[in-house]
Amino acid sequence: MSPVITLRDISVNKRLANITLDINKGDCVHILGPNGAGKSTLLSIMAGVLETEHGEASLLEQSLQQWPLGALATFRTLLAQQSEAVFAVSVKEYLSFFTSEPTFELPSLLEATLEVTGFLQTPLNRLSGGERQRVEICRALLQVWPAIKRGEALLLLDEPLQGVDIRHQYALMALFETLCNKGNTLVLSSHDISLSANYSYKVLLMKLGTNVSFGLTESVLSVKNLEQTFDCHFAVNKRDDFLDIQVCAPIVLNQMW
Ligand SMILES: Nc1ncnc2c1ncn2[C@@H]1O[C@H](COP(=O)(O)OP(=O)(O)OP(=O)(O)O)[C@@H](O)[C@H]1O
Repeated sequence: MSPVITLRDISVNKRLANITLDINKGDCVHILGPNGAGKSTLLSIMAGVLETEHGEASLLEQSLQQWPLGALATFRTLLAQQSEAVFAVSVKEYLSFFTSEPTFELPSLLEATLEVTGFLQTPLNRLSGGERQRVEICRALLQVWPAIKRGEALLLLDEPLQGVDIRHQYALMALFETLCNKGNTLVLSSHDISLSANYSYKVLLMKLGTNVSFGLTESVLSVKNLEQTFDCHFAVNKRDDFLDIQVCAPIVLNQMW
């Protein structure tokens, strides 16, 4: 089967350099890397909202530049990093914009994971940061829910765990795993290496706009690759099925006082 996303030698002015990789149907890929590594830029390229300067980015074997936005929106969704909520509309009204159903009904799988029913009547600009993020994830998934049910969606999520409490983080990881098992394709960025180590099939490590390593999670998250990417020391241990990643010797500040 041909890949869902094909990137060939992608470069964007000082932001991405010579990225080549394939994302396959049903993949659950986590992008990890320091601030400014190019994770959001790469997700924007994959979503077709940012043009490449050099190289070719394709979705289902068609150049991303040639996909009509209306067609993309039926199966590809992008969760961007959060911006300030300016709308005073209720959460229910806001979510209703993103569903094609005549009456608003939250799929039970989404409610079980994101628990947004309690604030459906609350104005969007009165939510806490984490509540707002849960609504935004709900919005992103609702937009392509019919495609998700068919196992044909492409979910591109930029730091979906940002601001989300620990219980909902684990619920989300389980949801993403379930969606990928149904054939949906997911690419997300994160700063939580430990969670990604245990909830992704594949990892892309990025640094300074380049691909440090891409492949199956366990082989990519080696001490060597992690140290090269993040410039700090790591210990990686495998216990049964659990990949335990510790950061050793963090930056010492006391000598600077
Ligand atoms: N709109 C923009 N125009 C020009 N340069 C940008 C723009 N947005 C980001 N950059 C630059 O591109 C580089 C990559 O940024 P990007 O947001 O992709 O990194 P990131 O890995 O997602 O970082 P973070 O972990 O901090 O979210 C950074 O050097 C950044 O300053």
